[in-house]
Amino acid sequence: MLTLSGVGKRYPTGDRALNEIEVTLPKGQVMALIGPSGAGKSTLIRCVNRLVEPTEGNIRLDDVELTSLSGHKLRQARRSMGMIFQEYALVDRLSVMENVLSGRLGYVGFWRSFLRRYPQTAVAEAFRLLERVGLAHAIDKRADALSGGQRQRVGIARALLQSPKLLLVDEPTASLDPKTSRQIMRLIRELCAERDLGAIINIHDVALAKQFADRIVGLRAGEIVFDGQPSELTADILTTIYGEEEWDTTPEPLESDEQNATRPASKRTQASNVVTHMATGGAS
Ligand SMILES: Nc1ncnc2c1ncn2[C@@H]1O[C@H](COP(=O)(O)OP(=O)(O)OP(=O)(O)O)[C@@H](O)[C@H]1O
Repeated sequence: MLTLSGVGKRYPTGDRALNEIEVTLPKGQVMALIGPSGAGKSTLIRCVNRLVEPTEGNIRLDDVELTSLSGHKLRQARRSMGMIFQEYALVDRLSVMENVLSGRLGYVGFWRSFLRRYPQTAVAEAFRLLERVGLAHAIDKRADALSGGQRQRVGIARALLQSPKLLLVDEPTASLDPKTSRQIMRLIRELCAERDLGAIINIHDVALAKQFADRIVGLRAGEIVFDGQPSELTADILTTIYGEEEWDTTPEPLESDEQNATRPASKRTQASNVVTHMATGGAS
């Protein structure tokens, strides 16, 4: 379980990115973090693994207070948090298997990792994970020969090879097409359920967040302005998070009205009140 109490961050430039953040993430819960650009989503995720130093508050992962750690203890704690990135952060010239094994870098000694001699158990586990994410056929391929969706699957397998207690996921679908985005979100969700892993997913696509998260936290100007179930995320709440926008809009007809009118009534395009514009990242 992860608990953030009174967490704040002021950058040296004077920008206040987070203010009085209170969040508890139980084991196995998938939490989507939404909010406009600059709301503090990346800062919050990075405060948890201390890539960014929080300036106030406490962050506990199980019984470890993360904010006071340094050196070896900090490295050890970071291993218990798997990070999945928007741009995958793979080494292009290395194979899929080698990229996944790099998830063990914090575990094996320097010379062993330099010579890429990983223990057989790690190789076997990497193979199992690659099978699970649907890439068993591609273990020898170079990372730069993969599609975006495949690269993200490698990123997911690499994060899991660390045997993390928690996943920190930063815009995992930002560079992917809509179908691949759903597949990746579904995979993350399934893996969290299988391993009882909590996840914080920073995501701009509200429709994806609603579909695949157990809980949604909305940030605005560094403060939590919504924390609830996906079903509670109404147009009014989206306005609170992102600012004024017509969230419930009627989509344009697919064809011109004239064409539509000449079709049999049963085949005419029907206007319906579906929530669109939900994938926008900001109020503008
Ligand atoms: N390294 C930094 N130095 C100074 N200010 C920063 C730094 N990183 C972020 N900020 C500021 O902190 C605030 C929050 O930024 P952050 O990147 O966390 O927002 P975000 O919600 O992740 O935005 P986006 O969705 O665009 O990635 C912004 O005002 C930003 O300008």
